[in-house]
Amino acid sequence: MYLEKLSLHDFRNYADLDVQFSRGVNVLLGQNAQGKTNLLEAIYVLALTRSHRTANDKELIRWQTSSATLRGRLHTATGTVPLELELGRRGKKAKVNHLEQAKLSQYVGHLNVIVFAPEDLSIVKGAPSVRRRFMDMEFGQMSPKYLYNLSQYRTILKQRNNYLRQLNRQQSKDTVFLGVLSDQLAAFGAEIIYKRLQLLKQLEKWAQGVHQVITQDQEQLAFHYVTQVPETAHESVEQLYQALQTMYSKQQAKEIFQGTTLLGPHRDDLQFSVNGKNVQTYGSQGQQRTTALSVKLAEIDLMKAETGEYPVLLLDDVLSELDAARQTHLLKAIQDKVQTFLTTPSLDGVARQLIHAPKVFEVSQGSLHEEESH
Ligand SMILES: Nc1ncnc2c1ncn2[C@@H]1O[C@H](COP(=O)(O)OP(=O)(O)OP(=O)(O)O)[C@@H](O)[C@H]1O
Repeated sequence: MYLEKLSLHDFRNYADLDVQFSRGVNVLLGQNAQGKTNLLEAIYVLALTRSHRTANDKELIRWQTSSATLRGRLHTATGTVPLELELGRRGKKAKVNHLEQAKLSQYVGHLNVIVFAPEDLSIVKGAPSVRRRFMDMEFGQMSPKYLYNLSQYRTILKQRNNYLRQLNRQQSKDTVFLGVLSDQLAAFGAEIIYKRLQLLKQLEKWAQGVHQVITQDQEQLAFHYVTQVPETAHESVEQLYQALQTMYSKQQAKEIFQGTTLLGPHRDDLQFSVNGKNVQTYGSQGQQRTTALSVKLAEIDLMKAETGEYPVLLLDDVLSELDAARQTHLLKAIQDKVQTFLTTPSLDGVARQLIHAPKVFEVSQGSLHEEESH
């Protein structure tokens, strides 16, 4: 798939923008703070209805204005799809083919994007919450059912935590209701864990291949999903459900004491190892970078396998972070198959010959100028 056109109105520092992109590589050149990342963010928001940089949608609306509009024309194997997203102070409206979608989960999944920014090293180095967010954002794009289960899970988790606090303060003694909430949480939690395990297995397979090539067969990458649910129960949703249910009833007293839900997919993690050693703890900076790059490149293939189409790739200032070999690998992997947007202060030091006929834009104070002579 590729994004043919993008129009922005009052999004970040873009008052009005109308731009036509190449289906290959689009380079966004410019000084600091001109709007390069804002443009990548706009594409991400158009895809997922939320930003990868902030949880606060209000920050996305141009200062002194009250709403932002993003429109895109998407090309897929089956045709052209107009997408529209309006961000207001009180909420958002999403349209596909000019029809408003009742649920955002029906909207997400049309435009699939993968973003790779220097902060993505935190997938390897950062806190478990970063990796959970990574799984949820990526898998949510591939599976509307995953997104639905996740939003149900979050709603029930909030209710259950509130109720655990009430029990803790002895404002209630009714553990029957807690049982009902535990049962619902276990049902959605089991679906989420099962899908994560399935998709991680596939992602691992792709990532191992990429990693082997980058490291010239020196390093073997492996994933490990970390959960309190015993591995014997990982075979089916039903087994996971039973296991979670049993664990919630066993931990009931402890959870009431702490006033919060102590197990489930919101507490799980993902570990990466290279040659049997945890990369987060023992990996060099270079190994951590290679792992992050392998995972990102693997996502491109996984998304193709799951959805039938290559996603759009957003590379935020990553080329300068990669050494020549990794840069070459990345550019070769995307060549002629993935529409790519890359931001960079300058193309000096970038292996230009690996970027075929790029469309180069100069970004300056919230406007774009296409450069001819590249
Ligand atoms: N809601 C907003 N309304 C108006 N302007 C905004 C808004 N949010 C951010 N900006 C402006 O956008 C600019 C930052 O743009 P962006 O983050 O895209 O930088 P960049 O071009 O990627 O630069 P760098 O290379 O430094 O990351 C800043 O000038 C900031 O003041």
